[in-house]
Amino acid sequence: METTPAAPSEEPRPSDLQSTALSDPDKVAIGEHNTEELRLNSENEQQQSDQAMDTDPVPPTEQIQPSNPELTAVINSEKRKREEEQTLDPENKKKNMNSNSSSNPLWKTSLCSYYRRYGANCSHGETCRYAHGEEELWPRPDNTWDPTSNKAKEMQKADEMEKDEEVEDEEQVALDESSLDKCLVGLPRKWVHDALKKFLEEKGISYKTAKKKKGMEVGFVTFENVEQVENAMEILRESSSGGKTIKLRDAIKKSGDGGLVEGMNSSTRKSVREVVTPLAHLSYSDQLEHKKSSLSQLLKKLTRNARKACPDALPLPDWILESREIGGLPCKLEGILESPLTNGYRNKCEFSVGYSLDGNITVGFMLGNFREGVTAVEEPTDCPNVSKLACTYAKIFQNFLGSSELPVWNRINNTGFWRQLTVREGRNPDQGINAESEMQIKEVMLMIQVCSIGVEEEVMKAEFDKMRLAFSQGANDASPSLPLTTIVVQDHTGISNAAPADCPLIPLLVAGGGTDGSDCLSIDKANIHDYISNLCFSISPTAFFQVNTLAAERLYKLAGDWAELSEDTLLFDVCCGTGTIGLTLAHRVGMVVGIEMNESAVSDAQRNAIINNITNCKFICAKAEDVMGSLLKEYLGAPTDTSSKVISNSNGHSKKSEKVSEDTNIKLEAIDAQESNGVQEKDITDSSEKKEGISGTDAGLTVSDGKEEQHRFKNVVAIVDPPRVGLHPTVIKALRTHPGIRRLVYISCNPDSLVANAIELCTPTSDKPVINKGNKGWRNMSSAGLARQRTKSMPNSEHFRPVRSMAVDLFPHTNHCEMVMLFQR
Ligand SMILES: C[S@@+](CC[C@H](N)C(=O)[O-])C[C@H]1O[C@@H](n2cnc3c(N)ncnc32)[C@H](O)[C@@H]1O
Repeated sequence: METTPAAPSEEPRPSDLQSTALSDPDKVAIGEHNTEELRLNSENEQQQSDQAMDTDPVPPTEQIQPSNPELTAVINSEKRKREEEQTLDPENKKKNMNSNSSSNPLWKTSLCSYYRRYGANCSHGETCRYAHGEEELWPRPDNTWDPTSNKAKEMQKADEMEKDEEVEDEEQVALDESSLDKCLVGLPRKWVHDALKKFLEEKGISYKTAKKKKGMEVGFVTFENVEQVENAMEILRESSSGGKTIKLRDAIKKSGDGGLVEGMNSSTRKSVREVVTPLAHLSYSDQLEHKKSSLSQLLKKLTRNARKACPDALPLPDWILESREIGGLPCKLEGILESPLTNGYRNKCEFSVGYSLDGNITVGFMLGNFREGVTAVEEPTDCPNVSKLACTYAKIFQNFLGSSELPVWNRINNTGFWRQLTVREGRNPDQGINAESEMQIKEVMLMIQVCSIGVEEEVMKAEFDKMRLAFSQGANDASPSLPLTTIVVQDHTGISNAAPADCPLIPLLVAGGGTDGSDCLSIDKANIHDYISNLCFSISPTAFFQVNTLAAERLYKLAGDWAELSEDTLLFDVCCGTGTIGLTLAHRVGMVVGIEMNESAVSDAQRNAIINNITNCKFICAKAEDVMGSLLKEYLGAPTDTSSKVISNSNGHSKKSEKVSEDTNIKLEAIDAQESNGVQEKDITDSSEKKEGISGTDAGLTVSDGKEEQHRFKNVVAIVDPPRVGLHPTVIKALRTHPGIRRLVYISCNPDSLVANAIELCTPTSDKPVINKGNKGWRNMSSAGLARQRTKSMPNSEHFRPVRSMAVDLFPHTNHCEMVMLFQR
């Protein structure tokens, strides 16, 4: 998949945290409801779309008969206020609204659910933060309107009409011999070149060349002359495919071999700042408020879906019944932790290489989604989340590309050489949070992605030499000069820039190593370092590391606090990356078992344990879905299953099985030797053993039978920190069906997958699980719908309940946020 403009692949994409209808989690429904009523309400709610408002209706004062005199007084006073308000002149009303809106950016930005249902004011009257009617409604911080409002519907209609008019307006499509490059918009995504050509031929459209990539809605057609263009326009005006109109638009031909850019007109085109940091126009406190509200809305999906998935024969669990008291939330959303740094906080940026709208070779962020035909790249200088240092390196590379003999990557043809620049930064631990973020950067890793197909090795080598010089020179010439620790080339021949973990890496510069291909230039030394909770982390080029280090420290601390750790605790760090969570919490537990599928990250985790003199951690290189079940059995006393293999850095905890490979023995001996010597950092992967030695369940690694540990630990906790897709269903099933796991802390970068996983963890199951015959319609199901389906086949087991949740803002200025949720049973 092509990376979207917002840089790194780990980071959530804007579409995942849409600013949906917002609602107030603190609003408490008045009145008692029995279980049956709740179910009926929920059914009605579920008929609304996931994005629709579903705050509990607050009955009007006229309808409730409070016996409590205090409540009567409050209601009467509210009624009086409302009556007074009705007599206020419009100017006063506006002022009143303005003063409220200045304290809450979401003031009156959604229609009141009661008002929508009953067309009358709710009991909160003027103090209700929701709008009673269209005339009270305000636009949201992101300039959109409540999607259920007439305003939003009118705007959508107007937008659609405008778009149609634009395309129909023949002036939008230039008719002259100098602009015969056009694009077709609205094509089926599955089409490739041949399907597009066939379509054109069947329609009788003559052309010179036609190109189309799978996954895009846009194809690119070059015509021989203006007559051909006019003919195509005439035919397409009438044509449609699958009910969708296919339209001809101008494509801007860029200089050289550069890509084509869909003909976005200037009114719909967004700036790079708007694309990458869409909340940057808001104050930071307004950003936090906006995120918190969006998240609370998304979390309600968990309650709704779990309620729906609960088998009819079973009572609803307490947590669902109690959710009414907290506005439909599955548990309290306790707030949002701020990022210590709001500007230049990213320690990793992936810059695309391409052509700007002005036709210049540019290193920066794409202006839109490649699938929609946008390939234009603009410089990152205006994006507040990117450090000046990263911008400077992007500029140095851009200048170098201007004089390179090799072409930049063309996303349409999948040809070219230079593809992407990744800048990773390691901080200086001696600088406090208050130091300028630039001052904190002590180490820099540059990773340049290229595609070597068809390029002679000599030519390539010469270009790499020139590039290394350009970076070194640029770093020295900057004022103050910039750190430069490592330069690595990643040779990736696939179509999208997302390279697989085993993609070849060529070191061009490593700290303390040569730059001439000599022995000391080893990829195993190409790591940089960062610090979390006073621990040093060595990070290899492709390993995951949270992009906002200081905010990540807050995230891990919160997860550790909620996990209630003690020396009796065995902590499973699921999806552990370079070991950050387990290692920062190791001093608070008896033992950590980390599970991670990326080999270099596991090597880093082991190395990080050694660097920091931590001896109670084990790291397993495997997919969590392959080993979770058997690990739980090993450590929690169930019959031993020796299918999972554990790499141990702990003298006391691991036992070697007959399956231990020679390579792994060497590694373990190296680690043991280092530990007994009171090790400082020492490279453990540069001897005869290679990383291939650690590759999952069949790699022949040390097996721990877990028997010793099962007696030592009274408390077994899992902290899971999965990638965007969430945990694999097999992992969810293993965690849920093993009664030994009483507490689970879920860290999520994607609230949708958190909700889906939580539905499976927290919904009661019947004693007759349905055997899943394969979900035929799964492709069209939402992730929550799929989770509901899976819950039906979950073996009968005690469900978890969501206990508390909190957001941590790792991504200021963007719509994204990390989320921590505690589950217990
Ligand atoms: C969001 S990162 C978290 C890493 C680490 N906890 C941290 O904070 O630095 C997710 C990690 O899960 C790993 N991962 C992805 N799928 C996995 C799977 N099926 N099994 C184990 N690890 C997986 C990725 O390689 C990545 O390191």
